[in-house]
Amino acid sequence: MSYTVKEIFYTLQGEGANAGRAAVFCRFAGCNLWTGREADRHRAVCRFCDTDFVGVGPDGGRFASAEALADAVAERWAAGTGQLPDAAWTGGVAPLVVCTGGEPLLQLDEAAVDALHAAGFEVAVETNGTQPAPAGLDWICVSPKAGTTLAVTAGDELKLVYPQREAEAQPKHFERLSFRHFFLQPMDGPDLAENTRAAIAYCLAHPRWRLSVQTHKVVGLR
Ligand SMILES: C[S@@+](CC[C@H](N)C(=O)[O-])C[C@H]1O[C@@H](n2cnc3c(N)ncnc32)[C@H](O)[C@@H]1O
Ligand SMILES: Nc1nc2[nH]cc(C(=O)O)c2c(=O)[nH]1
Ligand code: SF4
Ligand SMILES: [Mg+2]
Repeated sequence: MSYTVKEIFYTLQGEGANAGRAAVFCRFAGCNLWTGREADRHRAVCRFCDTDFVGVGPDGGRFASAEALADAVAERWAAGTGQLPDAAWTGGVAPLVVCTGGEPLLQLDEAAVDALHAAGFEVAVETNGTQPAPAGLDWICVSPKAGTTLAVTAGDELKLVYPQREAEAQPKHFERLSFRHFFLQPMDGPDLAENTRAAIAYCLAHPRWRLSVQTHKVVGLR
């Protein structure tokens, strides 16, 4: 298996229950719910995406093996922290890689998860949940999209971009699934302020749901 990666960078996780935690982000190229071309956005299944995941950027690459991918991720951790991730890590806060995209589960397979573990990382994924997940993931964040069917119905956090007007994408549709945390993340775009007010109101009325602010955008992190 080879891997096409848009960008790999070191930053703080901006969203969800791990917000504020240092991590290498590995953004895989391509998605099954949008081509990534602006001309296609109006007819995509997922139309509110805030991310450029097309092709290979200056901080990305094509990797011929899981080991080559893990080496590139470890190199970014070392560049950011001054230390290689400890492959013999046994406690405390582990080096973290967040696999995102695009849709990471189109490419992230068990060989890649194993290689990232061997390099010393805890492996998290940000997924739209439409593709089955490989074994061994340490953290699964599913962000469901209207018009799709979930293949991943259990995990660590369910992070719903809010509001989505379609009936099948309402929060109550997901709250009985097997996740530890349930977040509403205000939809970024022209209506962010209004969407944030609506998400706050929903969380106040339904305390099972917590607010996920995209903190990296607030503080100017990548
Ligand atoms: C760019 S996606 C990549 C991972 C995966 N394809 C997914 O959708 O979960 C990363 C996260 O950003 C969220 N997101 C995308 N566009 C957004 C927007 N306009 N406002 C808020 N969150 C957004 C997604 O729902 C997901 O939780
Ligand atoms: N800092 C930061 N945190 C993030 N959490 C999820 C992101 C994503 O695009 O998947 C993201 C991102 O792009 N940057
Ligand atoms: S599923 Fe994720 S990567 Fe794909 S278009 Fe939607 S938000 Fe963007
Ligand atoms: Mg992002």
